[in-house]
Amino acid sequence: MPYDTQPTASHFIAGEYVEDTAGDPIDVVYPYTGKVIARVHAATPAIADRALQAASDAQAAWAAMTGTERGRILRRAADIMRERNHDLSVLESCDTGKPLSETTVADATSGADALEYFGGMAATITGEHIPLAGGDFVYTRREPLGVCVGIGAWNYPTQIACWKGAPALACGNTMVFKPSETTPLCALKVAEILTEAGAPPGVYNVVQGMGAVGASLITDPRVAKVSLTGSVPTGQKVYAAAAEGLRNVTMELGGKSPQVVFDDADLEDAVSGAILGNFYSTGQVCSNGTRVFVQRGLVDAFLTRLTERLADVVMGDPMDMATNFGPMVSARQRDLVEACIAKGKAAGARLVHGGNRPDREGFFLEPTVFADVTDDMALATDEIFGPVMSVLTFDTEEEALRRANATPYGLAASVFTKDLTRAHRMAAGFEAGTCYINTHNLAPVEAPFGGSKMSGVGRENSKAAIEFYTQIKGIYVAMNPVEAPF
Ligand SMILES: NC(=O)C1=CN([C@@H]2O[C@H](COP(=O)(O)OP(=O)(O)OC[C@H]3O[C@@H](n4cnc5c(N)ncnc54)[C@H](O)[C@@H]3O)[C@@H](O)[C@H]2O)C=CC1
Repeated sequence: MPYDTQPTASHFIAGEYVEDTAGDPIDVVYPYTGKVIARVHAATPAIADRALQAASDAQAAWAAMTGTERGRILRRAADIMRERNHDLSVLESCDTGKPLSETTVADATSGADALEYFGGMAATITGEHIPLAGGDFVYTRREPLGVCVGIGAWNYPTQIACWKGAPALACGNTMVFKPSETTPLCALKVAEILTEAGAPPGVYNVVQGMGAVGASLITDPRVAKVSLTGSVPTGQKVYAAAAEGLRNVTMELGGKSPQVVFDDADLEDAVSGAILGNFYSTGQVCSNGTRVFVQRGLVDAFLTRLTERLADVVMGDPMDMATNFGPMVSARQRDLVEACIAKGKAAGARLVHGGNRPDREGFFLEPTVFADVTDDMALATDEIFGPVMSVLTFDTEEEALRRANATPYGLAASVFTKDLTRAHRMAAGFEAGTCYINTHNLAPVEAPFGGSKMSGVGRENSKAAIEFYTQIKGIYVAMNPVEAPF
């Protein structure tokens, strides 16, 4: 490995790296080679306690700073992230296996966007004045929640650390962030940069560990909120654990999102959307549109053009800027996805492209397309979280919408059509938190992102995120003598 990926220490607490080798070792494996490139240790109870105490100790003073002051620090951190984009992108590629051509434009840059956006917003987070009869009034204060716990998935380690940290900190909260044990490296850099930008010690802390460490953080009495990005089963556990203390939650969970392509769609755009929504990050994206419903008249043309475009896949060394398709994050994840492909074949779906593990080093799996998929097949019901697209055929708009919504998930949905009114009808009808017209999978910080139904609670990004990192205090001000019954 030509890059120095071993962090200074496993955890970042109160403004500095902290080690405790008594914690279980976690090996970081580079998905391109299968080799161990770093080792960190899971947080012991003493480390978790130290991080929570640091966040707790720092919170009141951080909240007492003006929004302008907090925002300046976040915006400075955004600038540092952009200056170091190359190194941060290399680290993201080492952690996840995603190609550098992708991480250079989608990870530290997206994290910097969040820091800049919420940094800019920090000073605008205010209450309101509510006039009442007789000159009385109420004013509200929008106050931070306190110590927030962030728990991340492995597919976007830098982005998730920032999407949670930036709004939390902008609102005057402090954070203890636990990255996924599969990708523990990038969040440490986010903590380092925030500190360098002027965040006081304890404002943003990182501790490593498996699920058990995450679970231990949630129920700590010092914690006011937990924000998780992860799978639905983990979300159910975390939500239930948070309920014990009636803690606030944000849950960014999994999906099985539909893309609906009508006969009148621009074929090239529809194919591009399906590629973005199934093969970007080797298919390891929560909002992927893995059920591609194509209207009967366009199915053959769609599959032909898709197959042609898949000839342009460059699978290989993530550090080569020509590579546009990397390995999967881990051998385990590849095995899980391979099992889904085998199930699809056994169920009788028509394999149109890929389906195999290439004979090479690294956790690669070919981009895979199934056609003639029916709604009852596991291909169409289960979140696969890998490069597997299922194409389903439909006839009418009513049918497409009904079938698109026939899932317990509700993260994203897209429609491809040139018919303006149909596009908006479909968008209104989708049971999903994040919808697209004639594209799929874009997640700019200005737009709310999150799921309905089993895909989540709350929203990240945009002004909406502020709702989930603050609470409103109403203050009644009497301007008249107090009237009492006796
Ligand atoms: N909606 C969204 O924004 C996104 C959702 N995801 C979802 O994440 C999943 C893939 O990521 P994974 O890391 O495999 O998910 P996962 O659910 O296995 O783990 C997520 C995180 O939760 C922690 N965790 C596990 N059990 C826990 C417990 N009992 N208490 C507290 N923390 C616990 C893990 O250590 C990890 O940090 C997919 O289902 C995907 O759809 C991924 C990216 C974005």
